[in-house]
Amino acid sequence: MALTNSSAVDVENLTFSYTRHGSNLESINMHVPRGTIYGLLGPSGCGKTTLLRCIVGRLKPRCGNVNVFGYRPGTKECGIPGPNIGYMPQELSLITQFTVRETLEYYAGFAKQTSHMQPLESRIEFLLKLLDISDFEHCYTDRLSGGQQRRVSLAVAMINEPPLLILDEPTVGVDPIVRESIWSYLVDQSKNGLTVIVTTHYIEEAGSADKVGFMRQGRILAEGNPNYLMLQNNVVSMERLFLKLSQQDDFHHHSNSTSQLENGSPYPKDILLQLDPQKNHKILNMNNHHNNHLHHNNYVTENGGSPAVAIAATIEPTNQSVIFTSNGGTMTGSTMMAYVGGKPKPNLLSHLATPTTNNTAKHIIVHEQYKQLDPDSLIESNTMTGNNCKLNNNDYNNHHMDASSDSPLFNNNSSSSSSSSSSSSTRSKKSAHLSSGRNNNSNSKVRTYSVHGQNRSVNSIQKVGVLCRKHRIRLFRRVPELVITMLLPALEVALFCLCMGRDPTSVQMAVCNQEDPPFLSLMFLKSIDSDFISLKYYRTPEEAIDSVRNADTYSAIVLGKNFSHVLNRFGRMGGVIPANLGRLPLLAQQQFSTQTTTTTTSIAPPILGYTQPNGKMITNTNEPVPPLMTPYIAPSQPTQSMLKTPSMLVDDNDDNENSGLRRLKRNISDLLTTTAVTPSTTDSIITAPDDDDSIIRIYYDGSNALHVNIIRREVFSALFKFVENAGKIFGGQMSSIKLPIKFEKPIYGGEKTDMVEFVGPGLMVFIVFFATMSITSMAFLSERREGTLERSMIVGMTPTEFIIAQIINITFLLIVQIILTVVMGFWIFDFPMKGSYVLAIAMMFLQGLCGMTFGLMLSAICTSEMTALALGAGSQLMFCFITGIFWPVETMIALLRYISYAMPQTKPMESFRHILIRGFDLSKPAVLNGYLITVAWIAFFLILAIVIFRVR
Ligand SMILES: Nc1ncnc2c1ncn2[C@@H]1O[C@H](COP(=O)(O)OP(=O)(O)OP(=O)(O)O)[C@@H](O)[C@H]1O
Repeated sequence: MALTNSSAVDVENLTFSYTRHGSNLESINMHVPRGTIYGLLGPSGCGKTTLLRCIVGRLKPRCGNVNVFGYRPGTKECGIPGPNIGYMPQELSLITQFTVRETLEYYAGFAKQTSHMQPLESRIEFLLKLLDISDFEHCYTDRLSGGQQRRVSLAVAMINEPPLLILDEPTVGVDPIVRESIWSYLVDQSKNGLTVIVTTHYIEEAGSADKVGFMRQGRILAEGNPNYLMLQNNVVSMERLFLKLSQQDDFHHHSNSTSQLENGSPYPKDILLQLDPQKNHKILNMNNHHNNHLHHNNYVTENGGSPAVAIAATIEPTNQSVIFTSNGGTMTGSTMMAYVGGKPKPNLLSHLATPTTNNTAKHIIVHEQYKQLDPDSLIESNTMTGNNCKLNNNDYNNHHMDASSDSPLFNNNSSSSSSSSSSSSTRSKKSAHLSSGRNNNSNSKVRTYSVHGQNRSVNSIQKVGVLCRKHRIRLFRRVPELVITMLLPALEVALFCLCMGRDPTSVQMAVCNQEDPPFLSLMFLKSIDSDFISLKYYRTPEEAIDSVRNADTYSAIVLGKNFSHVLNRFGRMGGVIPANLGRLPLLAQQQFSTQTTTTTTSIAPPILGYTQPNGKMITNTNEPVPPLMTPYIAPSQPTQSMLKTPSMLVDDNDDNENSGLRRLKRNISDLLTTTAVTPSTTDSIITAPDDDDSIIRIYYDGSNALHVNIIRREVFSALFKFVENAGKIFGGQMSSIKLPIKFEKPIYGGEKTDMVEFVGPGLMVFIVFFATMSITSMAFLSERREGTLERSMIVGMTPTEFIIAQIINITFLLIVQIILTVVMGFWIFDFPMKGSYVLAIAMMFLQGLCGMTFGLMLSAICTSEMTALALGAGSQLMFCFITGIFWPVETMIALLRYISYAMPQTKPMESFRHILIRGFDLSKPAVLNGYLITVAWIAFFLILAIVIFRVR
């Protein structure tokens, strides 16, 4: 649909603020007719970029209207964002790791190539030539100079032949020749209907615009044809105009006009800052370059409220092309006559020329550049109230240059003529090159810019395809990074298995064996698993204990003098020691053979019990077992003083008949009645011996929970083993001796489960989640930092398309990561896998997607990579604590436990452990819940990310 509205951009009363208070743009009115070049000028920070971003629909005004081609940006009819607009942001916004050509092809992918358009290939060629970047076609954009990058950025804005070009500082850092060609091209194309809004720091450059708007402090001070505004304000250069408008603005805003002249200058500070001497110098040079026979010493006066021109011109006979004759030395704007080629041209305003010998000169020079100005374009709709200057409100009609002629400033003739007078040979070469670029263009089909609404946009599938291609190219450009990214989760799992999770080995334990000669004590010591406990022998208990105090060992074990005494009683009870001697450990055999005689005496079975260090029996089984317990072996024929009545075994505070302790005692009694032992009373069986020399005492460093647990576990384990072996060795009645407790084979997991079995599976899920989270948020934020995200959105990419492309791209990475992690965990480090691999991999994949959507949401919230990194790392640590990856959730306080259950990883980790360790499938709710919770979180993060993305 071609629109008939003659306005390209209409901004009415637009007010915008980045914050709640104040405003960055204040009641802006701006009208840009189609097929014109509009120069938006103003000091740094005045709001030019902000205004442009409102026009392209990236910022939402607080109030007021913006219409582009008659429609609000963002609507389907407007075609903006979309291929109807070419936006060149102030930042370079190029895709790193892309060549210049790839960059152009990428952005071209968002628009349909219609028959009206130059074929893409020749368009790329043309733009490369126009902007003098053909030599860098295959260079990566991040390896170009700033000026070259800027030209690439400009080419990107123009690649889809949009009817509206918005260029934010396109010529900064661009050399004058290329700048000239850019302006020439824009002027040329505006004749065909292209509308351009351009901001520039080169104020005089904006003299080539059809219309300029001067901005200051978020307001537009004046808008109109630059020549007309100069005339209106009695100044002869854009710079002077700018200064004067600013000065007038200050007079308006400060009743005391001297108040703003603190710097002793007639011009406001912000304007002076803007005009640094170096820049002015360049501007003047450029003017000289363009208008090499003009000098700007002329001036304009005002006469009786209507503009009248007193012209002082220096006639330089060699350079004269047009001579105006004034009416008696004073001309008014309306009566001024110009003679071009000897014929009168009414109302033709020229650029004013250099002064002659007096202020009432009758001749002025008009440069070629201005001889074709349409006088109508000088009638401007505007009201200026400063400095007693009042002008009529006339409708602004855009001036179009004569379509049959090129812009005189840049046409080949003019170029060559000016080159002949002032340019170096380099410049001539470049001009020739550029004119050949233009010739290319003129040879191609004449482009007429019309507005087509959204129908020039490619469909979403194609856009996702374009985005995926971009991701793919970028991904494979960084092979080392890619390899590291893919390997990272697997490496982390490996590192965990190598460094953490396993039980400590070779924990140092000091031993003092007081049994003399040692016999059963040796057997007991041999029962301690040397993989976990490393024994270090000391001669006295004090030395052993001191080794703990000095942190040489983690614990000390002291075996009493009468350790074997109980064994003697075994013998008396019928055990046949010599017959089984061969089964004793070697050392024990030696000791026994030299120091022990055959004994056939029956002895009572040893009674095992546990005391606390203070000698008190463990009494209440309902209480947690204290960390420090001393196992002992007591003689089974206690003296009367050793006998304990049941009441003595009950905690004073525990009068509950059904307490676990009473049950325990009954069980023990039952057990012992089945043995060959006939104690005088069953109540006497669990006793604390008087004879301390017969027990095993353990002293330990309780500062390391893991060591304490290992010491305790290994000592008990040794005790079980010792009793069992003793029964086997001594046979007879002794073989029936059993501890009143038995750990059966575990239903799930191993007998000596270490943390790897618990943490490993959770870790796999955890790592996959956070690996994809980091990749996603970094990819997203780096695109935002580079500006390519915004740029892609302006040419028509939607947040949803971007997110879909991200998901597709990262899914590829995720699959590789999962495969490597599975190989590392299950096949190299032997994680248990009792269930289905398919279910386990599906859970990892879903958790990866969940991490990805979490990353998207984080990056939608954060404005900088640093914040996202900090949040990502912070949340990783928080998830680590709260999801029970390293420590069971049951240890948390109640409130946190419930929060933990709702987290995206707690239940899924549990579910994953169920699959791996117990072999559960989806029929178990504990497994199914993990999947449902993950899917719910994916949906939540995704929706939130899209909403934040759109709102921002
Ligand atoms: N994202 C932002 N958040 C808050 N304030 C901002 C943001 N971007 C710009 N501003 C403020 O808005 C004002 C106008 O900025 P803008 O970038 O539009 O100026 P400009 O005229 O384009 O300047 P320059 O010519 O230096 O690019 C400035 O005061 C700036 O500090």
